[in-house]
Amino acid sequence: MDQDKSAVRRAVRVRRAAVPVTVRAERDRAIREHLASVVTEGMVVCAFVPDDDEAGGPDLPEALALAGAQVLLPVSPAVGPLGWAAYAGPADLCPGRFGIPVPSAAPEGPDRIAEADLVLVPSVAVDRTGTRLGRGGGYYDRTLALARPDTRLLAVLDPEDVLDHVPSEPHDRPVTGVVTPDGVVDF
Ligand SMILES: Nc1nc2c(c(=O)[nH]1)N(C=O)[C@@H](CNc1ccc(C(=O)N[C@@H](CCC(=O)O)C(=O)O)cc1)CN2
Ligand SMILES: Nc1ncnc2c1ncn2[C@@H]1O[C@H](COP(=O)(O)OP(=O)(O)OP(=O)(O)O)[C@@H](O)[C@H]1O
Repeated sequence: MDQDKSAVRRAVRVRRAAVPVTVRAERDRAIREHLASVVTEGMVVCAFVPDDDEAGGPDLPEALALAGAQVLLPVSPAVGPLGWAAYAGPADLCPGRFGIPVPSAAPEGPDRIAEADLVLVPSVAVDRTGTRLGRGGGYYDRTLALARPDTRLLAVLDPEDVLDHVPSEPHDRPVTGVVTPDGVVDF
Protein backbone atom coordinates (compact mmCIF):
# COMPACT_ATOMS: atom_id res chain seq x y z
CA MET A 1 0.00 0.00 0.00
CA ASP A 2 2.83 2.40 0.89
CA GLN A 3 4.35 1.52 -2.47
CA ASP A 4 1.08 2.30 -4.28
CA LYS A 5 0.94 5.69 -2.57
CA SER A 6 4.59 6.39 -3.37
CA ALA A 7 4.01 5.59 -7.04
CA VAL A 8 1.09 8.04 -7.26
CA ARG A 9 3.14 10.70 -5.45
CA ARG A 10 6.02 10.25 -7.92
CA ALA A 11 3.75 10.38 -10.98
CA VAL A 12 2.04 13.55 -9.78
CA ARG A 13 5.38 15.23 -8.99
CA VAL A 14 6.64 14.48 -12.51
CA ARG A 15 3.46 15.85 -14.09
CA ARG A 16 3.50 19.01 -11.97
CA ALA A 17 7.15 19.71 -12.77
CA ALA A 18 6.25 19.80 -16.47
CA VAL A 19 3.65 22.57 -16.10
CA PRO A 20 5.13 25.85 -17.45
CA VAL A 21 5.47 28.64 -14.88
CA THR A 22 3.03 30.92 -16.73
CA VAL A 23 0.37 28.18 -16.83
CA ARG A 24 1.03 27.48 -13.13
CA ALA A 25 0.49 31.15 -12.27
CA GLU A 26 -2.76 31.33 -14.25
CA ARG A 27 -4.11 28.16 -12.62
CA ASP A 28 -3.18 29.36 -9.15
CA ARG A 29 -4.93 32.68 -9.77
CA ALA A 30 -8.10 30.86 -10.86
CA ILE A 31 -8.02 28.68 -7.73
CA ARG A 32 -7.68 31.76 -5.50
CA GLU A 33 -10.59 33.47 -7.26
CA HIS A 34 -12.87 30.46 -6.79
CA LEU A 35 -11.98 30.34 -3.11
CA ALA A 36 -12.46 34.09 -2.65
CA SER A 37 -15.98 33.66 -4.05
CA VAL A 38 -16.95 31.10 -1.36
CA VAL A 39 -15.43 33.09 1.52
CA THR A 40 -17.78 35.35 3.49
CA GLU A 41 -16.78 38.14 5.89
CA GLY A 42 -15.40 36.75 9.14
CA MET A 43 -15.42 33.12 8.01
CA VAL A 44 -12.72 31.08 9.75
CA VAL A 45 -10.59 29.28 7.17
CA CYS A 46 -7.80 26.83 7.95
CA ALA A 47 -5.50 27.25 4.96
CA PHE A 48 -1.85 26.61 4.12
CA VAL A 49 1.00 28.24 2.20
CA PRO A 50 1.36 26.23 -1.04
CA ASP A 51 4.93 25.63 -2.15
CA ASP A 52 6.22 25.31 -5.74
CA ASP A 53 5.07 21.70 -5.84
CA GLU A 54 1.49 22.49 -4.80
CA ALA A 55 -1.48 24.21 -6.41
CA GLY A 56 -2.75 27.60 -5.21
CA GLY A 57 0.42 29.70 -5.08
CA PRO A 58 2.11 31.31 -2.07
CA ASP A 59 -0.42 34.18 -2.06
CA LEU A 60 -3.29 31.87 -1.12
CA PRO A 61 -3.54 33.01 2.55
CA GLU A 62 -3.46 36.69 1.51
CA ALA A 63 -6.22 36.15 -1.09
CA LEU A 64 -8.42 34.56 1.58
CA ALA A 65 -7.71 37.38 4.04
CA LEU A 66 -8.54 40.01 1.41
CA ALA A 67 -11.83 38.19 0.80
CA GLY A 68 -12.69 38.67 4.49
CA ALA A 69 -11.58 35.36 6.03
CA GLN A 70 -9.88 34.92 9.38
CA VAL A 71 -7.07 32.68 8.20
CA LEU A 72 -5.35 30.07 10.36
CA LEU A 73 -2.15 28.41 9.12
CA PRO A 74 -0.81 24.99 10.15
CA VAL A 75 2.27 24.65 12.34
CA SER A 76 3.80 21.17 12.25
CA PRO A 77 4.84 19.49 15.50
CA ALA A 78 7.38 16.65 15.33
CA VAL A 79 4.48 14.22 15.52
CA GLY A 80 0.72 14.41 16.06
CA PRO A 81 -1.97 16.75 14.79
CA LEU A 82 -1.13 20.22 13.42
CA GLY A 83 -1.21 23.33 15.60
CA TRP A 84 -2.65 26.58 14.20
CA ALA A 85 -1.54 30.21 14.18
CA ALA A 86 -3.40 33.26 12.85
CA TYR A 87 -2.20 34.61 9.51
CA ALA A 88 -1.17 38.27 9.99
CA GLY A 89 0.10 39.23 6.53
CA PRO A 90 2.97 38.08 4.31
CA ALA A 91 5.64 40.02 6.23
CA ASP A 92 4.82 38.12 9.44
CA LEU A 93 5.65 34.70 7.94
CA CYS A 94 8.91 32.97 8.84
CA PRO A 95 10.22 29.54 7.77
CA GLY A 96 9.05 26.70 10.00
CA ARG A 97 9.54 22.93 9.94
CA PHE A 98 10.22 21.58 6.42
CA GLY A 99 10.96 25.22 5.43
CA ILE A 100 7.22 25.92 5.23
CA PRO A 101 6.30 29.54 6.15
CA VAL A 102 4.41 29.94 9.45
CA PRO A 103 3.14 33.01 11.36
CA SER A 104 5.53 34.44 13.97
CA ALA A 105 3.04 33.94 16.85
CA ALA A 106 3.30 30.77 18.94
CA PRO A 107 0.88 28.14 17.60
CA GLU A 108 -2.32 27.30 19.41
CA GLY A 109 -3.66 23.82 19.91
CA PRO A 110 -4.94 21.39 17.27
CA ASP A 111 -8.51 21.92 18.55
CA ARG A 112 -8.68 25.31 16.86
CA ILE A 113 -9.62 23.53 13.65
CA ALA A 114 -13.06 23.04 15.26
CA GLU A 115 -13.65 26.80 14.74
CA ALA A 116 -13.16 26.48 10.98
CA ASP A 117 -16.02 26.75 8.49
CA LEU A 118 -13.69 25.76 5.68
CA VAL A 119 -10.45 23.76 5.70
CA LEU A 120 -8.16 23.81 2.67
CA VAL A 121 -6.13 20.63 2.59
CA PRO A 122 -2.76 20.36 0.81
CA SER A 123 -3.01 17.24 -1.32
CA VAL A 124 -1.10 15.26 -3.90
CA ALA A 125 -4.27 13.72 -5.37
CA VAL A 126 -7.89 12.86 -4.51
CA ASP A 127 -10.53 10.63 -6.01
CA ARG A 128 -14.22 11.41 -6.38
CA THR A 129 -15.13 9.61 -3.18
CA GLY A 130 -12.89 12.09 -1.32
CA THR A 131 -10.03 9.69 -0.63
CA ARG A 132 -7.00 11.90 -0.31
CA LEU A 133 -3.29 11.36 -0.73
CA GLY A 134 -0.91 13.78 1.00
CA ARG A 135 2.86 13.95 1.18
CA GLY A 136 3.07 11.17 3.69
CA GLY A 137 3.44 12.89 7.04
CA GLY A 138 0.05 11.66 8.24
CA TYR A 139 -0.51 15.15 9.71
CA TYR A 140 -3.86 15.85 8.06
CA ASP A 141 -5.24 12.40 8.79
CA ARG A 142 -4.73 13.14 12.48
CA THR A 143 -5.85 16.76 12.14
CA LEU A 144 -9.09 16.45 10.14
CA ALA A 145 -10.48 14.14 12.82
CA LEU A 146 -10.71 17.25 15.06
CA ALA A 147 -12.80 19.37 12.66
CA ARG A 148 -16.57 19.71 13.19
CA PRO A 149 -18.46 17.07 11.19
CA ASP A 150 -20.19 19.73 9.02
CA THR A 151 -16.95 21.46 8.01
CA ARG A 152 -16.21 21.76 4.30
CA LEU A 153 -12.84 20.12 3.65
CA LEU A 154 -11.47 21.04 0.22
CA ALA A 155 -8.36 19.59 -1.41
CA VAL A 156 -6.54 22.22 -3.51
CA LEU A 157 -5.46 20.66 -6.80
CA ASP A 158 -5.02 20.80 -10.54
CA PRO A 159 -7.81 19.00 -12.43
CA GLU A 160 -5.36 16.26 -13.53
CA ASP A 161 -4.83 15.27 -9.90
CA VAL A 162 -8.50 14.39 -9.36
CA LEU A 163 -8.11 10.68 -10.14
CA ASP A 164 -10.55 7.78 -10.59
CA HIS A 165 -8.94 5.93 -7.72
CA VAL A 166 -6.50 6.82 -4.97
CA PRO A 167 -5.05 4.08 -2.74
CA SER A 168 -6.43 4.32 0.78
CA GLU A 169 -5.68 2.92 4.22
CA PRO A 170 -8.03 2.76 7.22
CA HIS A 171 -6.46 5.83 8.89
CA ASP A 172 -7.03 8.08 5.85
CA ARG A 173 -9.51 10.91 6.46
CA PRO A 174 -11.56 11.86 3.39
CA VAL A 175 -12.10 15.40 2.12
CA THR A 176 -15.60 16.61 1.19
CA GLY A 177 -14.61 18.21 -2.10
CA VAL A 178 -11.95 19.82 -4.23
CA VAL A 179 -11.07 23.24 -5.64
CA THR A 180 -9.27 23.32 -8.98
CA PRO A 181 -8.84 26.09 -11.57
CA ASP A 182 -12.18 24.84 -12.96
CA GLY A 183 -14.06 25.62 -9.73
CA VAL A 184 -15.22 24.08 -6.47
CA VAL A 185 -16.76 20.59 -6.52
CA ASP A 186 -18.39 19.02 -3.45
CA PHE A 187 -18.33 15.23 -3.72
N1 LIG B 1 2.23 23.73 2.00
C1 LIG B 1 2.05 22.77 2.87
N2 LIG B 1 2.03 23.04 4.17
C2 LIG B 1 1.85 22.01 5.06
C3 LIG B 1 1.69 20.68 4.65
C4 LIG B 1 1.72 20.42 3.24
O1 LIG B 1 1.60 19.28 2.77
N3 LIG B 1 1.90 21.49 2.41
N4 LIG B 1 1.52 19.69 5.59
C5 LIG B 1 0.85 18.48 5.37
O2 LIG B 1 0.87 17.58 6.15
C6 LIG B 1 2.09 19.92 6.92
C7 LIG B 1 3.57 19.71 6.82
N5 LIG B 1 3.85 18.36 6.42
C8 LIG B 1 4.76 17.99 5.48
C9 LIG B 1 4.98 16.67 5.24
C10 LIG B 1 5.93 16.26 4.33
C11 LIG B 1 6.65 17.22 3.61
C12 LIG B 1 7.67 16.83 2.61
O3 LIG B 1 8.40 17.66 2.11
N6 LIG B 1 7.73 15.58 2.22
C13 LIG B 1 8.65 15.13 1.18
C14 LIG B 1 8.68 13.64 1.14
C15 LIG B 1 9.24 13.06 2.39
C16 LIG B 1 9.36 11.57 2.31
O4 LIG B 1 9.12 10.98 1.24
O5 LIG B 1 9.69 11.00 3.35
C17 LIG B 1 8.24 15.64 -0.18
O6 LIG B 1 7.03 15.85 -0.42
O7 LIG B 1 9.14 15.81 -1.01
C18 LIG B 1 6.43 18.54 3.85
C19 LIG B 1 5.47 18.93 4.77
C20 LIG B 1 1.71 21.31 7.38
N7 LIG B 1 1.93 22.31 6.37
N1 LIG C 1 -4.67 8.92 12.89
C1 LIG C 1 -3.46 8.36 12.84
N2 LIG C 1 -2.92 7.80 13.94
C2 LIG C 1 -1.69 7.25 13.89
N3 LIG C 1 -0.93 7.19 12.78
C3 LIG C 1 -1.40 7.72 11.67
C4 LIG C 1 -2.70 8.34 11.64
N4 LIG C 1 -2.89 8.81 10.40
C5 LIG C 1 -1.79 8.50 9.69
N5 LIG C 1 -0.88 7.84 10.44
C6 LIG C 1 0.45 7.37 9.97
O1 LIG C 1 1.11 8.43 9.28
C7 LIG C 1 1.88 7.91 8.18
C8 LIG C 1 1.58 8.64 6.90
O2 LIG C 1 0.23 8.42 6.48
P1 LIG C 1 -0.25 8.76 5.00
O3 LIG C 1 0.71 8.18 4.01
O4 LIG C 1 -1.69 8.40 4.87
O5 LIG C 1 -0.07 10.36 5.01
P2 LIG C 1 -0.75 11.47 4.11
O6 LIG C 1 -2.21 11.53 4.31
O7 LIG C 1 -0.26 11.27 2.72
O8 LIG C 1 -0.02 12.78 4.73
P3 LIG C 1 -0.60 14.18 5.25
O9 LIG C 1 -1.89 13.90 5.93
O10 LIG C 1 0.45 14.74 6.19
O11 LIG C 1 -0.71 15.07 4.08
C9 LIG C 1 1.55 6.42 8.09
O12 LIG C 1 2.64 5.73 8.63
C10 LIG C 1 0.32 6.26 8.96
O13 LIG C 1 0.30 5.00 9.56
